[in-house]
Amino acid sequence: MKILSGNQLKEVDKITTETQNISSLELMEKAAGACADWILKNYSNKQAFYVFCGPGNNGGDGLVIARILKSRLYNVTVFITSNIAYSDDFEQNFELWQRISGNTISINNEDEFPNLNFENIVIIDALFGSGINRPIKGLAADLIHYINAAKKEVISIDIPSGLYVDNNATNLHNAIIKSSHTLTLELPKLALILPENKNYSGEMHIISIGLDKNAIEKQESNYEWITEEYFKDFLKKRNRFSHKGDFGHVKIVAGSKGKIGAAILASKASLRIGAGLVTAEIPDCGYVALQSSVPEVMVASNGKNFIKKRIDLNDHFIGVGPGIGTNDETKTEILRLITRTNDPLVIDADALNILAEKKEYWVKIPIYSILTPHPKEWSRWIGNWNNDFEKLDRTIKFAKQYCLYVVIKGAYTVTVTPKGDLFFNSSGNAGMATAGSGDVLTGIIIGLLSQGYTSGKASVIGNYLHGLAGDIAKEKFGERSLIASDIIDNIGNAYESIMNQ
Ligand SMILES: NC(=O)C1=CN([C@@H]2O[C@H](COP(=O)(O)OP(=O)(O)OC[C@H]3O[C@@H](n4cnc5c(N)ncnc54)[C@H](OP(=O)(O)O)[C@@H]3O)[C@@H](O)[C@H]2O)[C@@H](O)CC1
Ligand SMILES: [K+]
Repeated sequence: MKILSGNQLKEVDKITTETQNISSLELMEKAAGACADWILKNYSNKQAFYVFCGPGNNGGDGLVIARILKSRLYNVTVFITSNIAYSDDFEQNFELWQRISGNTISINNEDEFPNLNFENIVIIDALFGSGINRPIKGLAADLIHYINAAKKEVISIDIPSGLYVDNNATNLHNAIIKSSHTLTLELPKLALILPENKNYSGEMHIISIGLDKNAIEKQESNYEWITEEYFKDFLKKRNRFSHKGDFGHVKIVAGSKGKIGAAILASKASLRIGAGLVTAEIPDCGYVALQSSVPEVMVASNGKNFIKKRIDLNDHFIGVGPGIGTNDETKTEILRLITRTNDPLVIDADALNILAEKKEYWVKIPIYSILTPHPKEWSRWIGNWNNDFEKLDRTIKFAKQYCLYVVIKGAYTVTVTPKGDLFFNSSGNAGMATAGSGDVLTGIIIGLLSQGYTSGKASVIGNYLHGLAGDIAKEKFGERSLIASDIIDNIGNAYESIMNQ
């Protein structure tokens, strides 16, 4: 699913009204109706809903929601900010709101801000949506501060008011609503999935409103939102005559004294994702632990407490880095490994830290290799960034220059390709921010490469399955108790849930 800019959304909006032969007012009714359904499902009528409406179509959405909630006997008050002009669809919905004697308070100055000190207030933020083109100032900005300061439950319609849909580098960050939930229409907005806006977005819910799919696909965008539909048809099926040799031999180069668990997690994940054979090349100190915890994995020993000998390549698909440490001898072997093969590697954790310091080796990394840093590790490669756009821009340049894939881990892990496309992963949850989760991802991605997926597909599918396995695990253990082994244990369920749909 594409991620679009504000102007592109407007265009799709227009094409949808034409192809479906409906008016923009009808489209608004549909969109806001879907938001109202979500609210009705998630909140009882014991709460008082304060709906803040701006002058454009976002405000129009707010009025439709207010009308639907009122018709279901919810307690609703609408607040309108004074403005020179209101959009046509706003005006028409305001008339409907007045016709049902909806409770309306207009706000012309700061003294008219309502008292928000009641426990049961839920705020619906329909001040501004995808139409803003400059930072919010004046009375509207004061109102946004006031709402944020009240620390109430806030449901934003489409996008937290004040946030631009994509690049917020030039925005003022003190006049943006801090939402609890954002009900975003049809497609995720880039700003909602970038970590820099985490204080505003709250939990994002994508509300389907039936926009024209062809019109969306026709828009040019190098941002893609990855859901199952994107890759379901690429998942390889196994035939009865398959042999383990058909699914490749993975080599996990991992572990050091005290961090053998990383090797265990990565190699087990490779097996669970379907690699035919897995060998863990680890220091001797982990031999017994690995053999007894995953008997299906073969062990090749390297060094006593850390990797220090020539790594055996032997046509394996190699995932390197989890728990290896940055001992000098390990460094030497990792740098040597990079120069000894032309096959794509998955490079993670300390292998990334080792390479970060050796810029002259970057050109030697086999093309189409996959780097899987978390943001801190990645900043060691491209330097600190001022905002997420700068981070993505520099990563695109890097990926193009070295012909590598970069998977930046986070709430919405993004895969940056050598062509400069960005694939944002939609699955996963906060419980996965736990020790060993990244080691599991390394094992998953290299295990997909070994089964014949390209680097791009292995990254995108791997991230999605990793997140989905985590989501299934969350149902069983809850976010707080989820551990990395639970992700591995649910890889099979993740596959099944996609195949059974
Ligand atoms: N996508 C879809 O398919 C659908 C989208 N829908 C909804 O439409 C929303 C987009 O609506 P929109 O285009 O009318 O813009 P919106 O965000 O309400 O704001 C525009 C108003 O704000 C004003 N304004 C702008 N910047 C400002 C500033 N800094 N400070 C102060 N004022 C500022 C601007 O005034 P002007 O720039 O002319 O001065 C204008 O009056 C979208 O988010 C979704 O909720 C659904 O209803 C149907 C399906
Ligand atoms: K809004």
